[in-house]
Amino acid sequence: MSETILKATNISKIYGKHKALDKVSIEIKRGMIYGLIGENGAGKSTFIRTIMGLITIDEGDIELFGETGMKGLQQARRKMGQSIETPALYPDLTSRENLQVQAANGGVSEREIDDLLRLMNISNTGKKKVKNFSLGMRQRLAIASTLITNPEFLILDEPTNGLDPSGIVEMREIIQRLVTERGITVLLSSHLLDELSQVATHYGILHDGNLISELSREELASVTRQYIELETTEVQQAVVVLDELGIRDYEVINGTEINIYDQLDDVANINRSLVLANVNVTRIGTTRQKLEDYFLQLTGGTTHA
Ligand SMILES: Nc1ncnc2c1ncn2[C@@H]1O[C@H](COP(=O)(O)OP(=O)(O)OP(=O)(O)O)[C@@H](O)[C@H]1O
Repeated sequence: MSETILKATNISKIYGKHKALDKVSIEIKRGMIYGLIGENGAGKSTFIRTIMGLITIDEGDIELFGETGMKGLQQARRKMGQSIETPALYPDLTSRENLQVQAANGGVSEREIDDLLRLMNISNTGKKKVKNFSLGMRQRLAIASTLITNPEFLILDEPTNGLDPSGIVEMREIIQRLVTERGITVLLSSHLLDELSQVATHYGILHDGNLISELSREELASVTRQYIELETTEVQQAVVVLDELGIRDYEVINGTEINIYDQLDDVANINRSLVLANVNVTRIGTTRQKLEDYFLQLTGGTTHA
């Protein structure tokens, strides 16, 4: 069992009469990329800020790197990096100069700075000043500057916010690299489940201050898995054909619909077999439940993520 980096137990935070967090428990183990998902106001930033020690909690316990209590947490937080606000970047300096300023007291070598610039895909920005950077470049530089202290645990609040689709993909790749190349454990947040899909290893869904669901990447893939949607007026005969084809993993949805989770590459063959058996196929094709639909289903579909 790998080491627990963060254990938050029954954390509550109350603003006036409003419970921004209501007994939220989250455990993050070394090597995880934990994605905290929730619509605006769900409590993501509040949770992150309590972990950072920026706001106090009204109830619950926080354990970081096995440490608890004010003093212990203060020490443990030295192993953490965070990029939760517009970072203090110097607009008139280049990316390298910015990192040099950050590194000034830390004994960080030029080689390490080179490595950080490469890791964040900003090694080719040369003499360009930060004020002329795109949002994505600025965000990547901000992450690079938090890595100067060599954190073991990194917290990123909405790292994909405001980025265009290619910027989102790039950010995902970089986060992945932090884990594979540096072994950093990551907690990040987003209001869009889709944006963190493929990168997070675990997901926690926050809604109105409650953690309403927690699932692994594999579990998420299975609830939103791809399947063949078959529409027919003869469900019973269709089932006989599916059995003959050796298909076991299917679900009869209603009198006209069957979802097939097996032999996804064989739609044409399934269709042919059905037609040959005189089954009237009105529609057949592969489909996938969209992540955002799944999210809305979980949160009651009243709000948009
Ligand atoms: N300092 C504060 N005083 C009063 N209420 C607050 C304060 N900070 C947050 N809240 C409230 O707590 C709830 C959770 O806010 P939080 O910022 O954690 O949500 P979020 O999920 O991070 O959303 P966003 O993506 O908009 O930042 C919201 O209803 C918000 O209005």
